[in-house]
Amino acid sequence: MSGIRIFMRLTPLLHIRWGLTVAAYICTFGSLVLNLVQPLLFSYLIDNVLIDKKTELLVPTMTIMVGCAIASVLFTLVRGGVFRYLGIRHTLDIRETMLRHLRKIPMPEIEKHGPGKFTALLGMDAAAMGNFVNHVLVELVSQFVVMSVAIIFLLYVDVWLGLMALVSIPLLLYIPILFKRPIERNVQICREHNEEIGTYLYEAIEGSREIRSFGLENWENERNRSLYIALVRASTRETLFRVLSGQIGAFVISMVMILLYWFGTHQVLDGTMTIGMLVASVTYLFNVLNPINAINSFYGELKQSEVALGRIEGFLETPLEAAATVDDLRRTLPFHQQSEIILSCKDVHVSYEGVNILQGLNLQIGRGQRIAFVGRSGSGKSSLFRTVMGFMQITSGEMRLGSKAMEDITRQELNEHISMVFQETHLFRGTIYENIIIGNLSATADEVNEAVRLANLGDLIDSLPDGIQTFIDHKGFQLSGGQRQRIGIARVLLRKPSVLILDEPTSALDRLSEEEVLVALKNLMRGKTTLMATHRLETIKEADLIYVLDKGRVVEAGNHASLMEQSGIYYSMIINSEMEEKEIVAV
Ligand SMILES: Nc1ncnc2c1ncn2[C@@H]1O[C@H](COP(=O)(O)OP(=O)(O)OP(=O)(O)O)[C@@H](O)[C@H]1O
Repeated sequence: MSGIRIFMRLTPLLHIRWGLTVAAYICTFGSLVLNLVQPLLFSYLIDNVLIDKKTELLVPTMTIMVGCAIASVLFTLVRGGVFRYLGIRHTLDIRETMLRHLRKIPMPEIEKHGPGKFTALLGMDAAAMGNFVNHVLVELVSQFVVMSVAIIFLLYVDVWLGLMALVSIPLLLYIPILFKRPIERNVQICREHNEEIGTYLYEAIEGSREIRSFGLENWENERNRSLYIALVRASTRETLFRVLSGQIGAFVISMVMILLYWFGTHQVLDGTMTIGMLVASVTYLFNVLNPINAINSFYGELKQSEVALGRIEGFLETPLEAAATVDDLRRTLPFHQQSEIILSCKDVHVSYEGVNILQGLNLQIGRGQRIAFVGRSGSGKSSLFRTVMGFMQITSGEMRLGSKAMEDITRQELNEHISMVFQETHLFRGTIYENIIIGNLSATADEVNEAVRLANLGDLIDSLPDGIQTFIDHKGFQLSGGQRQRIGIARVLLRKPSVLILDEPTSALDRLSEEEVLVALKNLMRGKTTLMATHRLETIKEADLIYVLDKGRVVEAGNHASLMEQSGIYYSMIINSEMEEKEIVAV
């Protein structure tokens, strides 16, 4: 029953390929029925050929038996292949649904949990669903069919033996219910630990540099061990309960079989049953009771599937980011590109899980302006940019982009008008060309070449044997930070946004790389409204307007000259930076 319940919950997430599924089930039942005919044929062989010595029946009976065996093998082959194919397709269906959802939930939700949770969800849990529909469920249905057909055969061979089997079925089915709770609890604990271990393993690989250079191998082993202790305990308990449940079932089956032999032997001795019939009865009783034990042994997998489905459903209920929930009425409001005010904030508050991040932010940015945001670390610069990108939700206040309020803007509109260059560019596995063209998948080869030139990437590409088709491995580890940033800039150049956000795009670079990236950035900024956070004094000084942030609020605003006259936070920051620069030059 719980198998059917899980299947019903799963159907909205799956594309059931009915034709293939029905064909695979027909093969499954065909092979099962052919296997079930075998005991009758054996019984026929013993009673007619061996005991009654009708030797002329030997060859035809054997031929039918061989034919049944061959057909059963063929059916099994087809069903195995089809269910394997469907299992992978169903896993992909669920993964696609989850990925689509992942792209719509607020970014802090993803960042908070880290990769462990999501790799477990998209990997293990999605695969568990494919396995459930095309293995666990198929086995449960098959065992149920074997049991039902075997009962019919058994009742046909001997009514009393059939009734004996019927009486023992509820007893056997009750056994796993006894272990339901502890199995469920331990499966849940195992899943949670696996998720934590997933995050830990990801960190362990990402942190390889630190672990090696600080000689942290023992520390790593200790962490590793402590994580596994709880998993080992829960996993062992779950296995023990499952095995115990299975063994109690096997014991009950043995007892029923002994009883059958007892009654059967007496009936053969009384002459009310033939030896062939006794052999067939024993096989059929086994075929009735064994599936129940098999069903019980699938109980653990069933619970695992239920827990995985619960986690998937929980994830799919995560609320969407505001830009993904704009209703149709607001979606159709025009986005006036000509509006003179590109971004305005009135008393904008942003908080996340009780932490106040932006606290009453007010600002106004005009078309074509270059705006610099400065402030101490943690003053809210990145959070403001992330809010403008729609990655963080506004708690109260009003933010407008062009003529539209933030809550009326769709993700598509945001992506069309605004692009961001991050502190570090993420490169995907693929060629440099592929990593650039994802900025605008409909760009032509000429446009890509132009972006390469403007992003100051020409020399790099000319120096590579495969040029722009050079394959980049994990995160572009073979490229320098500056080269990766310039690929990121080429991407944004292809996109041609009207508003550009630069969040410390050169902060992770040395002076020489920084100069090369700045050439690319200058080309990128041409003709665009630019919001930037940067530590470079020359860039800040050139800005049309500078906003000084502190604790999520604008505390000073103006151009360089006017802010220097105020002798406030900006003044002291500039004086400090200039002193630091002089010290570096002196060294
Ligand atoms: N998702 C979040 N949950 C909780 N606190 C957050 C979150 N994001 C940012 N913060 C907090 O908000 C404050 C502003 O962070 P933000 O990264 O915007 O500062 P910043 O000015 O960009 O700093 P830096 O120059 O160091 O990058 C910090 O105190 C930070 O810890």
